[in-house]
Amino acid sequence: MQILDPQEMNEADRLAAAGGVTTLQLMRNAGAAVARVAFERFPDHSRIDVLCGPGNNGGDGFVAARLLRQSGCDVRVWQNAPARPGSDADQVAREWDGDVGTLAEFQPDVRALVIDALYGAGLSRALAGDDLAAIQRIRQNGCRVLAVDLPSGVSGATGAVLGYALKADCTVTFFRKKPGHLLYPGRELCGALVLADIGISDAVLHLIKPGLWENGPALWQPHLPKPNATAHKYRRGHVAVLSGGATSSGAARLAAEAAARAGAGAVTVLSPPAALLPNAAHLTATMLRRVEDAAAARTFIGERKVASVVCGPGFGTGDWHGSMVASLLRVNETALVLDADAITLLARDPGLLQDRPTEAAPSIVLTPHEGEFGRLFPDLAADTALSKVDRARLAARRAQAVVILKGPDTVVAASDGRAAINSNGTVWLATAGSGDVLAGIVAALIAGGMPPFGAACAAVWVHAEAGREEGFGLTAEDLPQAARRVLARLISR
Ligand SMILES: NC(=O)C1=CN([C@@H]2O[C@H](COP(=O)(O)OP(=O)(O)OC[C@H]3O[C@@H](n4cnc5c(N)ncnc54)[C@H](O)[C@@H]3O)[C@@H](O)[C@H]2O)[C@@H](O)CC1
Ligand SMILES: [K+]
Repeated sequence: MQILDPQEMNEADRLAAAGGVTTLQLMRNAGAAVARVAFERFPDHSRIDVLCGPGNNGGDGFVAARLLRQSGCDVRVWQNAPARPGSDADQVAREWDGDVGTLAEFQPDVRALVIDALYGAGLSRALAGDDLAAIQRIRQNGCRVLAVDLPSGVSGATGAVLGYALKADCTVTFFRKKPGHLLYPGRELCGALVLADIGISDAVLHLIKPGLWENGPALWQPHLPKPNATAHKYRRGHVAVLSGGATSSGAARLAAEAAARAGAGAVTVLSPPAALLPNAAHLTATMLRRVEDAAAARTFIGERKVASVVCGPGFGTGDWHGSMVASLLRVNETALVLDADAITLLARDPGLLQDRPTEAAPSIVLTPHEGEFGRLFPDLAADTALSKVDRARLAARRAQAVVILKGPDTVVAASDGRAAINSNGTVWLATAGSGDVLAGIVAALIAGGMPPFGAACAAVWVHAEAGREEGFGLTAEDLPQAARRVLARLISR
């Protein structure tokens, strides 16, 4: 499903209004959705404190307050500043027939539900004064919170906290999710997220053309490689994985195993001479090839029609490794998945990426975690105004690559601006070797014919789903088989 940033959401509201649903009606629908969720999710709370801000978020709060009171709840409203005269929020505030206390007077009661309608998409600076004090009191008191659109203090555009924010048990948002609902820390502060229909037609999306999605099978499932009856192993895609030295060859084998389980027809580990023995001792279905230098690797890739190469896991960062990466960047018939040490090598010599031949350059997928990203793109990492989506997008454009910026809220971005936020991640994936497996899955899906952005999105989702299925105590060795099961289900659908 597409994700809208606050500006695009404003545009959706505007287009809906132009199409005949007034902004006042949208506000009434939004408030009704909040009241419904309060009933359904917090049935034991008959006392409700609604905190209303000066903008449309506060307007939603007034609508909800009135409906909840009509339904018999004991509702009190607290406001920090009046709505602009003549605005929609002003109109619905006038329809509220109860008292309105000031936010400074508000004392949270742990038995009451707090509906947070202070600030939503319009939050523009850090909370201060009475707002800040009220939110601190709520957090200390521990009462349950239902947030309207966003917990106040969370940026809808970035998920960042502007100074201080409420932590909600549940957040109701409207029409489409915003980046701040899926990017940390916003994601955690939202609690359970409910997406409500407020009468905006999906047709507005054809005009807005958002380039951001929540990652999921709908985005790429039809493009998963499905072998036909006559496929032979090389047509199903040949993946090569570069091995590190004698004592660090396991990471490459994990990536190779993952590539094979993710459907590659053939997988070859390209091994420096020193690591041939440990590789040979551990590999069975996966092929093994000795490569003394970059020229040997390139010859193999060309002759054996290697469709994608994984380089980086356990690879090494010496001169030999640097010349291998530099050379691979000049092979134009194979895609490259560059992870771990390969990213360190690129960071040491940024010219390698920048001086790439643009014509017929290989497709590149970079898979940095935040630390590696900071080494490769220090200026982007240091710019605190950028969201994780912004950073991944800018990096992808600069490197002319697909970037998988890993973490609990992994973002995948393409150089043309498309991006996806992953939301099925699990803490169990934070384990040694997990990234090697991801790199192998990406390479297999590209080798099977998927375009790199779709392959990266699919691999990230499948990898996370595999982690969820294995759960507590998983090791990276468990992930390739689990990923195979996830992919098998998706392919047979
Ligand atoms: N635009 C529409 O048609 C709809 C908007 N909706 C609601 O409207 C919200 C957005 O409304 P607004 O754009 O009015 O924005 P908000 O209601 O989030 O806040 C805007 C107001 O807060 C002030 N402000 C921002 N940050 C502040 C801070 N830290 N301290 C003090 N004041 C601050 C601004 O100057 C402005 O007056 C959404 O989150 C959603 O809840 C819904 O009613 C659905 C329809
Ligand atoms: K809010």
